[in-house]
Formats: sequence, structure tokens, C-alpha cells
Amino acid sequence: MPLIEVSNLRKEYRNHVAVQDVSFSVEEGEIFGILGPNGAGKTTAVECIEGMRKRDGGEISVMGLDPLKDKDLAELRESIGIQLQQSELPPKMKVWEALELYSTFYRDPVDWRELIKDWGLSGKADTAYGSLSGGQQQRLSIALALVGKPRIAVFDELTTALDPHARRETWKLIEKVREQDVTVLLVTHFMEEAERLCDRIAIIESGRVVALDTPSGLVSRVDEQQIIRFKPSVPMDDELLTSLPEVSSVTRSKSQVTVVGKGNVVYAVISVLARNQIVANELRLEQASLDDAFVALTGSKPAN
Ligand SMILES: Nc1ncnc2c1ncn2[C@@H]1O[C@H](COP(=O)(O)OP(=O)(O)OP(=O)(O)O)[C@@H](O)[C@H]1O
Repeated sequence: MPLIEVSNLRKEYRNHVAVQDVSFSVEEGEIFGILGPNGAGKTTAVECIEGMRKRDGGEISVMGLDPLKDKDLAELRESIGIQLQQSELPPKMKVWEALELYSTFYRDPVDWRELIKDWGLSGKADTAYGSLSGGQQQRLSIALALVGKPRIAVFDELTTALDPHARRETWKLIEKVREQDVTVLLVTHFMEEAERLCDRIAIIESGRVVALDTPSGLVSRVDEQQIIRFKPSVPMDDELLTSLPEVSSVTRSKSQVTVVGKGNVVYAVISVLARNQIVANELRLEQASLDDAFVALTGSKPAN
């Protein structure tokens, strides 16, 4: 039986529908990703699952509990570890004080001294939250989410504010959370993060699930597409390429042209360039990636 089951979830704010119709299930032990453009309804959906917001329609079951029922919600709060949002802690609060405070929220908390060791904060117990680096704050945030020995951890944009190095370090920590038999629900903007960490991903757009699959399953939906990148030796009119039936899109970034197409698109593009005496410098052919799947499925550009 799935650990989390969401069917036809709907949530409105005043007269704005944030989540139209979202359904997915999460199996025990998975890292399940929720990916989507800004404002797609990702945070609203997970907040309904956590019981932080009341849904307006559909069904949610988390370990058989319904977050709309007060009695179930109390039990649910013991079993879900929620990462703290940035600036939720007073900047002067020390690391050990935060962990001790969080321990009081749970019936059977883990010994926070262990968490300090496990999450590489041993030398920082007496340091104020506001004096920690971004990466250390994230480690504390994960440690706090684990104080109550949860079966499920929810991380919402955990790495958004981090530089690429700290982001990669945090990925290792998320994998370590899963190794401790905690099921992870991960909301992210980052393709690379989703591809690297998630067993399955739901792509949400405008409050609906537009695709749900493994990362490679999502890529395979678009991999009949071919991507050609090059720098034309002389100024070139895009119309030359967009008029080809094999070409589905032509985009530019500085001097580089990116052509996406199907079938014999490589031959068609090279032939038309040759006929017009244009040399394709720095020519590269690429396989479709999760980024391409995201663009094809949502029509939006992913975050970098
Ligand atoms: N408390 C609120 N009151 C009114 N509208 C809200 C509220 N919270 C979110 N919204 C709106 O609901 C929609 C979905 O927001 P949500 O934060 O769930 O999206 P998201 O996919 O998590 O976005 P992001 O990636 O930017 O965090 C957005 O249009 C947002 O402006």
C-alpha cells in the first residue's frame, strides 16, 4: 500500500484555483519529486498533504491518515518531518537550543546530540543560527525535520538559495535521509536535482499533473527528438530552418542556434545550411534530457 495517496486534490485561495486536479501516490522508501514552474501549485499541494492547509476537494491519505481529521492530524504531525523555511528561526537562537526546542514538539524525539553528530554540526552546537553558512543552515534544517523520527520528510526548495557546491553537498544529505528509511517528498525547481535524486517525478503545471514517471521514463517521452546546436559562420535568417517540416523549434542564445526536430532533421538542416554557404561552427548533436522533457511537457524553461 502506498505511504501517501493523493487523488483529485483541489485547493482554492479566494477566487484563485492553485491546485486544480492533482493525483499521485508515493511508495515507502521512495524519493518522490514534485517539479514544476513557479506558481504551479507545488507548495500548496504539499501543504495540503502535511495538513498545513485544508484542501477544498479530493482525497489525501498519509499512512492511512486523513489530514482533514483533527485526530489524524495530531498523529500525522508526529510522522512527517517538515523542513523549516528560511528565517523561521530567530537569528540569535543557538543550534542546540533550536534542536532542544523542536524535541519538545514530539512524544518520542531522537536524542538531538546524535543529530548534531550525524549532520556534521558538532563544532557548531553553540553557534547562533544567523551565523551559520547557508549549507550549515540547511543541515540544521534537515536535522530539525528528523527530530521526531519521522517516516516521511518533506523538503520544499531546500537547495534554492544555495550555491552549486552547497547544493550538491545537500543532495548527499537527502540521500542519507532516505538511507535512514525515511520516505522523501522533494519539491524542486532544479532538473539536475530531480534527475539525480528522485525515483519518480510528478511534473505539475497550472495545478495539474502533466506527467508522472521515472526520470528516464520522462526523457524517453521526448527522446525521438534531436537537438542540434551550432554557431553559423554568417548571419542567418531562422526562417531557413523553421520552414523545414522536420524542425519543431529554433531558438538562439547569443551566437548559438539550437534546433529541435524529428526524423531526418540533422540531414535537412545541414543540407539547407550548405545550400546557403553557411558553415555550422561548433556543431553539437544532443540526446534529449530531462530539461527537454520539462520544456516539451510544460512549455516553460526549467531553472538552472
Ligand atoms: N496564501 C495564498 N493566498 C493566495 N494565493 C496564493 C497563496 N499561496 C499561493 N498562492 C497562489 O497560488 C498559486 C500556487 O502557488 P504555490 O506556492 O503553491 O506554487 P509553487 O508551484 O510552489 O510555486 P513556487 O515554485 O514559485 O514556489 C500561485 O499563483 C500563488 O500566487
